[in-house]
Amino acid sequence: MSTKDPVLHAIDLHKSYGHRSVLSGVEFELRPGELLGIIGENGAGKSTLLQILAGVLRADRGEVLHRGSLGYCPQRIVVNDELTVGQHLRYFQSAYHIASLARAEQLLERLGLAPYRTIRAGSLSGGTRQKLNLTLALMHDPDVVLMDEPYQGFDWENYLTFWQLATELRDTGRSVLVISHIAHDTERFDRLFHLESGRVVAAERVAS
Ligand SMILES: Nc1ncnc2c1ncn2[C@@H]1O[C@H](COP(=O)(O)OP(=O)(O)OP(=O)(O)O)[C@@H](O)[C@H]1O
Repeated sequence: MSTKDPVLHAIDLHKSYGHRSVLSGVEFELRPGELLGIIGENGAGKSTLLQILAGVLRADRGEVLHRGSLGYCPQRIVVNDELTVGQHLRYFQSAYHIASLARAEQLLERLGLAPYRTIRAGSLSGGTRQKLNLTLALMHDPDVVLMDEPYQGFDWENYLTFWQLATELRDTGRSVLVISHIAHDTERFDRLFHLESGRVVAAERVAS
């Protein structure tokens, strides 16, 4: 496999919930070292797609091929309200089998989460919980990062920090997929797709 081969390839993905068809033939590739955006309206199927790409939901048909380690930042924040920020880091350190928390500590500092280390997740504000969500997705320095509305709840400063982090990941060779219903600031992406009518289409084709 060449280093130019896609790190992730979605092939003809289909998914229905009962009679409601949500994905009907999604096809796209995530290339090495790119920052890719997929934009879609509420209910377009973005979270369904990302869950399938991350392997937490099974497609009815189709296949996802990927190489390298995955980081997944889900829209619904999966934290234990009883555990502190620091306890979450240690729990995920064990789950990821990583020796050091150095990257996690860096992320805490960058996102302004360090002062909350001893605070239980249940007491954090929405935006601060999202910082923890993001830290947990990135702390093992994955090759491929899949993020669902990753800046939800962020104030402007943290929104900009998010983009700095995403750009740095891309510039150091990671591949980053961001899905969002927010269609502004799209020039930050290397490539942009729309999810509409159950399919992923290049944004240029939508505009033309
Ligand atoms: N587990 C489920 N059971 C039944 N229907 C579901 C389920 N999950 C999602 N849906 C439906 O599938 C459609 C797509 O949902 P999804 O959450 O993937 O969309 P989305 O683009 O992420 O939306 P949003 O921008 O509002 O987060 C919606 O109509 C939703 O109600």
